[in-house]
Amino acid sequence: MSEPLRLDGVDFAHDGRPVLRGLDLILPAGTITALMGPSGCGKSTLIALAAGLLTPDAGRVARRCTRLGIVFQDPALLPWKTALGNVGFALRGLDLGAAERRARAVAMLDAVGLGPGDAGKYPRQLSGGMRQRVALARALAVEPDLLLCDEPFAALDAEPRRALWQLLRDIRDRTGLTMLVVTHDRDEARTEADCLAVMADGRITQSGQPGA
Ligand SMILES: Nc1ncnc2c1ncn2[C@@H]1O[C@H](COP(=O)(O)OP(=O)(O)OP(=O)(O)O)[C@@H](O)[C@H]1O
Repeated sequence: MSEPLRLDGVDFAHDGRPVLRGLDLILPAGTITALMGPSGCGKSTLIALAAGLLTPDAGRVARRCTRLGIVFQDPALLPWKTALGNVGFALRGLDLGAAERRARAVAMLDAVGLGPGDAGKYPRQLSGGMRQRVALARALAVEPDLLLCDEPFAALDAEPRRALWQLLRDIRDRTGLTMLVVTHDRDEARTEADCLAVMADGRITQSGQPGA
């Protein structure tokens, strides 16, 4: 089975300071991998390399996907657009009519727990957790086959986090979506993900089933 994402021997330095050193990672198709590691170890850097936003100094990043979804640590919403407008904007690259774009955006916002009352609000009118939900809806709306999430639920309480993990797993079951999700919560990684990858010293030091 092909791997939607594979990093082989990746080195990367920020301003001459090595962050990743010979990092290897494989995401098997249709699996959810939780990525853990101490603050500053390079998880966001890995996500940026995996997304093609940074280029490795050495080694290789191979992506085999048709549509890539990314949820950044900061939701990075367009402040002049409503929640609905933000999700709809991400759909403009797809071959969809305006009505279909709108319907898909409404449905995705509803799936992440934002109803009609919230869909019309601007980012400044939403809580941090609601903004993260919009960012997730925006990434999912394009129906990605590879989804990279950098602490997507950091601003949410335990119960909504569980509900959103359930949503991700349902989508994975339905579509075969492959995911890499950065989390600081070991229990969450154990219970929600299929695989766990732990980073330290610029590489993946442990990977496998979370319970193993
Ligand atoms: N744009 C940048 N320019 C210079 N250094 C950077 C840049 N981005 C990150 N770094 C540095 O690279 C290292 C890894 O940062 P990164 O954000 O990838 O870590 P992280 O594991 O995601 O951290 P956290 O869990 O706190 O989000 C840190 O020392 C950070 O200061």
